[in-house]
Amino acid sequence: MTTLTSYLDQHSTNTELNDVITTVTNVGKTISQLLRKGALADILGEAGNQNVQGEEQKKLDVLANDLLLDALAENTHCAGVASEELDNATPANADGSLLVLFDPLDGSSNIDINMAVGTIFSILPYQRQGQTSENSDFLQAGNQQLAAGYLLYGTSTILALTITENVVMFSLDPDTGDYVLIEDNVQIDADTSEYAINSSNYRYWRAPMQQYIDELIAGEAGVRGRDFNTRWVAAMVGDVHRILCRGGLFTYPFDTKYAHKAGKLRLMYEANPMSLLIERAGGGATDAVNRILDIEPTDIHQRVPVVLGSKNEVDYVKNLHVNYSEK
Ligand SMILES: O=P(O)(O)OC[C@H]1O[C@](O)(COP(=O)(O)O)[C@@H](O)[C@@H]1O
Ligand SMILES: [Mg+2]
Ligand SMILES: [Mg+2]
Repeated sequence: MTTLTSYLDQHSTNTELNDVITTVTNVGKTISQLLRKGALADILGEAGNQNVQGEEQKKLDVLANDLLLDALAENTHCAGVASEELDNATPANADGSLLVLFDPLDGSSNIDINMAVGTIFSILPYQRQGQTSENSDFLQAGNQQLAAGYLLYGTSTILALTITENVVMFSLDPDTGDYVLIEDNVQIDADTSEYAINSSNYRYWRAPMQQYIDELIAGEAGVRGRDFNTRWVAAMVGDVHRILCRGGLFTYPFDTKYAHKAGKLRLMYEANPMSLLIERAGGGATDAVNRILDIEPTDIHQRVPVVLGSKNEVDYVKNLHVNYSEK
């Protein structure tokens, strides 16, 4: 049996990175326990405030954020944290060599209905050791990530992680509290007939995305010549996990629903860590034009269109966008 601790010892000589991953995944155990108790732990419902993005915060959004923040503040290797739920990055220990970014609770609309939610994290190098970290220190492209992963709190709690060229998965053993290795080299098939999108936004999409979904819905009778199936967890972490398990395409594309957003998902807390996992598992991840991991961020809370999953299908969507220009 390989536990997370023994895996990190065997595969990474960066003990500081290993220590920070251990801190994050230990918080995941606490969140997992709280979710098991649900209403009995008084974790459901609204917190009564909005985050920096103007979204209503759930109690668990706040709780998960605070748990991660407190734990990482104690970790001497963590120089600062940036979270979807906080206006600005929070400095931690100036001598630390690592920056941690997270979506503490992904899939907030699933919390109160007892459906899958998760925690997504990304770890970047800190370049100014000895000085207090600021927002600008976090503005690094996703290709700089030293590690990325997610915790999926589903029927069991799963950790997906990449610190080497491989993507690995662990299952949390509730009896021992250990993360136990269950997959040591996750690979995604290049082809798929399954896709995930919130189609209620159809009228806000660009023409190539509308065309793409029209083609999938036409199925056997259309240009694709085969039927496609839809799945939508309403938590990116759940949709990405399904894709790592059996392939598929996930997209939250560019839309004009809200003028100030290029899409719903956040580059630093969602798109970058998920793109690293997907690419290392052999898939593709794009904003429909550019590789997500090569986007140079200008704001820690920036949004980005996301198309990721089985390589050939992602390339198909990209090709549809090649000659598209905004009218
Ligand atoms: O409610 P919609 O528009 O279908 O959006 C669902 C998407 O929003 C998200 O829940 C956003 O994440 P948060 O819950 O962290 O805000 C994604 O996980 C998911 O893919
Ligand atoms: Mg999220
Ligand atoms: Mg969230």
